[in-house]
Amino acid sequence: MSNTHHFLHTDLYQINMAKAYYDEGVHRRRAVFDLYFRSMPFDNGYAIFVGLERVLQYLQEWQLTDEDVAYLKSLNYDDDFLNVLKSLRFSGDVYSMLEGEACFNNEPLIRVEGPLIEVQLVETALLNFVNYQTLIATKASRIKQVTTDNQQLMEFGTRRAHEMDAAQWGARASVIAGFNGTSNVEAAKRFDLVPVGTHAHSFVQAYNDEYEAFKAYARSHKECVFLVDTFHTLKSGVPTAIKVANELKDSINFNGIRLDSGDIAYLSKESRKLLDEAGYTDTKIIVSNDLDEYTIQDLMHQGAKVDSWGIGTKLITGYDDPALGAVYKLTAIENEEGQLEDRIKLSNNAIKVSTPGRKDVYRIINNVTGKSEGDYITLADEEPEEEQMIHLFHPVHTFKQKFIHDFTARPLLQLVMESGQRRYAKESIEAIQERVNHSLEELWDEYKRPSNPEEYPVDLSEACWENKNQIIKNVGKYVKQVVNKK
Ligand SMILES: Nc1ncnc2c1ncn2[C@@H]1O[C@H](COP(=O)(O)OP(=O)(O)OP(=O)(O)O)[C@@H](O)[C@H]1O
Ligand SMILES: O=P(O)(O)OC[C@H]1O[C@H](OP(=O)(O)OP(=O)(O)O)[C@H](O)[C@@H]1O
Ligand SMILES: O=C(O)c1cccnc1
Repeated sequence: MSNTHHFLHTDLYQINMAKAYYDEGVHRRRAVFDLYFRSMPFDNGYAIFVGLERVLQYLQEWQLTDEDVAYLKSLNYDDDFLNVLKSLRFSGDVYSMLEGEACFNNEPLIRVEGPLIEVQLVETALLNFVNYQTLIATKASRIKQVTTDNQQLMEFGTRRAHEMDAAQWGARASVIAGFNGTSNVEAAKRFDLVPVGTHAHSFVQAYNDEYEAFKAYARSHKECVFLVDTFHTLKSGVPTAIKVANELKDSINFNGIRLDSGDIAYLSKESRKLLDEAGYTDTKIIVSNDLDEYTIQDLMHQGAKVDSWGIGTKLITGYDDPALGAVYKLTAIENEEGQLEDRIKLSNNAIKVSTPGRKDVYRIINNVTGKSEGDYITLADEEPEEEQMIHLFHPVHTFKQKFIHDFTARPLLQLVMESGQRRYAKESIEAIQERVNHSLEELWDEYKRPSNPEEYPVDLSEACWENKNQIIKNVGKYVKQVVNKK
């Protein structure tokens, strides 16, 4: 499933802007874009950044095919322009957070710099990848937060995912954020995840008899988990599973039973008793059926006896907040003299005003506590690592402020692609999972609770804040001039 043929996976308006830039001869001017989201998904206190691997694969393979050219020609684009598009390869620089990093609203996750025509045309695909994968990783992380370390999490969502790509990259995002495995075999193969699974009701229905079905399964498989709720969980399903295990003794490993309907709290407790009484104290109870972090939390409060959770629809679709809403905004562009000039997008809505300039983001770690004090957005030429003290203040309510002395400023944006060449090697899932763990350890618990978390500080440096305000003033002057000319 190569990305090679996906150059046209972009919005028509990107190509139309490219055409105008080309006709005006400005298409190779250097431009800088920030990719970020504006509000926290699921009202969570943090998000988990995922999507970079696909972004890099996409940019490396970004190229028009002959069929694409023919198609664009049929839309009446001229040959000169098509020749330019055809010769395009991504030659820009990409600065990005690494996958698995905790991230927050209104801070650049990725900064893309390069010839205007290139960095504009890739907007749609980059947003597509990061919006979905970061959303699903964040949902998965919320689910992980409400379970205990000895419980397993299995991603079961493929059948309900928004098509194949979403199922596979969503499985990867879920495992990055703490799931143990996925039922999707291709995702497991492709991304080196653990494939996991039990069997379906149809298997029992096919035999129309639980005893026959479980026996048949056990003849073919040493590792057995039996689905016990097809007819009557406590009266037939669990007792039959125990009967089969008793008969087959060591020729199988009776690893578990799965419950997929009914009152999970009650059924899991009663099933646990039946299994324990029969001596199967190590046999696990696996539960599925429309689960999410809320139902899981509820079930745990009720004392449900669950070892493993299988979660599909509500995870893989980001069910209760299905769009991250990340945007890609121009922050600077080369002028006629070859100098980068900062740019802004104003809005009546303060949250929608973009922050101009080439910027970096640092996580300010308090050296005494080891915990993060907040994220600090600077202009790219600032060096907060070298400073003795950092002034963190809320960018809107500026009276909310603190001074940090003994700190480490950890840069979050890394140069992952330089002049179109990948500068950062593909990482293993384990390495990315470790980054998730480390990144979450740096956060106080107040940011990690699933309901009403504290708002994490994402602040601008004084220079960045002043630059933004100056540019807002300049736009004010510009608007006045336009009005006066009328
Ligand atoms: N004790 C419980 N407390 C809270 N929620 C529960 C409890 N037991 C089950 N649930 C959840 O309640 C919902 C029950 O859904 P529903 O009524 O559709 O399932 P069902 O009728 O038992 O099974 P089926 O999916 O086969 O129709 C599921 O989301 C399930 O996870
Ligand atoms: O409930 P989810 O979180 O999406 O998890 C995946 C579901 O998929 C399977 O059901 P299936 O598709 O066979 O149908 P069902 O809804 O009737 O159980 C499985 O038994 C789970 O219930
Ligand atoms: O393996 C399972 O039990 C499974 C896989 C996908 C969906 N529902 C259940």
